[in-house]
Amino acid sequence: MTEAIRVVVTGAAGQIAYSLLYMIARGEVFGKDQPLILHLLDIPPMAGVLEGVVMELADCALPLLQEVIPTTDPKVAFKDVSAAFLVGAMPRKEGMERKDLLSANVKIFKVQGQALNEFAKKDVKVLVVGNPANTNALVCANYAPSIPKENFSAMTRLDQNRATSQIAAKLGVPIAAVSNIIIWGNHSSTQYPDAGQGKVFINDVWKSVTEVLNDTSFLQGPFIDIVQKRGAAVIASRKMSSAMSAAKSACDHMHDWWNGTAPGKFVSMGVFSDGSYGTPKDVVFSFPVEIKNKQWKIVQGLTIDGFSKSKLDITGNELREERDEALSVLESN
Ligand SMILES: NC(=O)C1=CN([C@@H]2O[C@H](COP(=O)(O)OP(=O)(O)OC[C@H]3O[C@@H](n4cnc5c(N)ncnc54)[C@H](O)[C@@H]3O)[C@@H](O)[C@H]2O)C=CC1
Ligand SMILES: O=C(O)CCC(=O)C(=O)O
Repeated sequence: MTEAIRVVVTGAAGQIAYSLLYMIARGEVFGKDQPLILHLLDIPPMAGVLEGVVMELADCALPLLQEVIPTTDPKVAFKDVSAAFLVGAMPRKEGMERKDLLSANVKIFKVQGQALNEFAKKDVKVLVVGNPANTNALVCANYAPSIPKENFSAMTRLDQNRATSQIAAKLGVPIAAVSNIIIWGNHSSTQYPDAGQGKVFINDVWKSVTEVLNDTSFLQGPFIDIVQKRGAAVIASRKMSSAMSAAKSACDHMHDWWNGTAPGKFVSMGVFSDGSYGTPKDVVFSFPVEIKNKQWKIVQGLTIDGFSKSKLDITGNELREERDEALSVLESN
């Protein structure tokens, strides 16, 4: 039988984890024949809630789940893990921007970076979900120098899924008929959702979304606006931030990282920028990537027109500012 892998979920007593743990334990990320040992990290005041989550996981009677280890100690949580879902952080409330969480949340990612560095497997794949996700991923990687920077990523897959869903609805086609919609930059209201490389499967042929839709004013206006503000719209309506859709997207992200992308298909991930497309280096920037053998590669050679360039600059500048603010918070602590 295949040996079990250890997977940690932080913020395990929270609302995203409540959906995420079930999806992971059912085999939707690492495969239906991959046994799992789940490590559940939360903070001491949530230890009681965590016990309830452990009881429910047991009551699901999931065949792949060999063991569940609830803990409030990062040393235990990160020991020998092959994959890490870093969800645990303070969520924003109505009226806040995600970067308003920076000073509270970057400190968490410093501690977790240090723990990953010391205790995790060196090929661990780390997905940061907690906001501000891009800058938290940067901080986490910086405090884990023994793990390659390529192993740290931030989640913009929820934005990609939102954008894909908007395009499918506008075209009146099923979700699976839309591919290669890109999210550039920060998981924030400056992100640039771009359908310019998008493809739609119509009458047995893949065609260009922009040609089939033929509606530049929608693609450069309401489409971008809706996706950028979708998180805030969910908060305004639910009075809590997106959880089920965030959990599904975290699974999609890690699934594709683990299993690879189909030829010609790309997905968006926040990864360390190498300066591609004129973006700032040394920030975690969302790019279109292709994945093979668990390694992502930024898709090169895409056409960036003046409109797109100005959007990339805006979100890149915000990431630079966040990085500098995060560093000053960490230096003053
Ligand atoms: N990147 C993305 O697309 C998305 C990111 N998010 C972010 O995910 C994060 C979690 O969201 P929810 O689950 O809704 O929040 P939640 O408040 O329901 O759960 C967060 C959990 O994290 C725990 N936590 C806090 N500090 C911790 C630490 N140092 N170590 C371990 N656990 C810790 C809390 O006790 C709580 O149980 C938030 O920052 C939210 O903004 C949410 C949706 C989408
Ligand atoms: O918007 C937030 O701050 C929390 C949830 C989130 O990041 C999102 O829904 O995109």
